[in-house]
Amino acid sequence: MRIAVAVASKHGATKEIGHAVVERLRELGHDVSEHDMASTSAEDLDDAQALVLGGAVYFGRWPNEANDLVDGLADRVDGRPVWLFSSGPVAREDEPPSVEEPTIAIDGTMQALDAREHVMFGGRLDKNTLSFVERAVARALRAPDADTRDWTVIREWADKIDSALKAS
Ligand SMILES: Cc1cc2nc3c(=O)[nH]c(=O)nc-3n(C[C@H](O)[C@H](O)[C@H](O)COP(=O)(O)O)c2cc1C
Repeated sequence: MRIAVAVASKHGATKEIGHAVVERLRELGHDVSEHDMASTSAEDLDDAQALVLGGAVYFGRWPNEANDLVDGLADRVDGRPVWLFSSGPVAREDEPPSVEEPTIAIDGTMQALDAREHVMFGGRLDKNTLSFVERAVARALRAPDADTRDWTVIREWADKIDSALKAS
């Protein structure tokens, strides 16, 4: 099946999750295209029979380019199955949450695209890669540098998408 995976990532962690999903779906026999939302329009995804959209969470939201793409897609989804994922929390299990609001306002996106599911994966925080303002926020929140992405869980999620598509 032709699947498009489109990602909004500021510092690469979400992009790497998207790539892992792409690779797993390809292993399972799908024809998968990989997109950066910053340079992707809804029309670019017209060929896909299923969509996987992922965003990094900053202050409880996906980056702006993700919202632009979602707006464009709302009229074009046309019954195609959509799955959503986010990359966010970096708190370690032995520590309190590193960000005050480790949740995301995703309900509007779920409804606009009639998405089947939204999953929250872990994230990566490396203060050396952040902008001045982002670094100041991360320091103020005492967020530790960490990478809590679980590649097994991510690949299993791709397996679940494959199963759902093969069952439909
Ligand atoms: C300034 C700042 C704000 C953040 N806000 C949130 C948030 O509200 N919720 C959350 O779960 N993670 C938050 N994070 C963690 C990021 O979502 C996480 O590091 C993510 O993996 C980054 O993805 P990217 O490398 O693709 O940009 C924040 C990180 C920074 C630096």
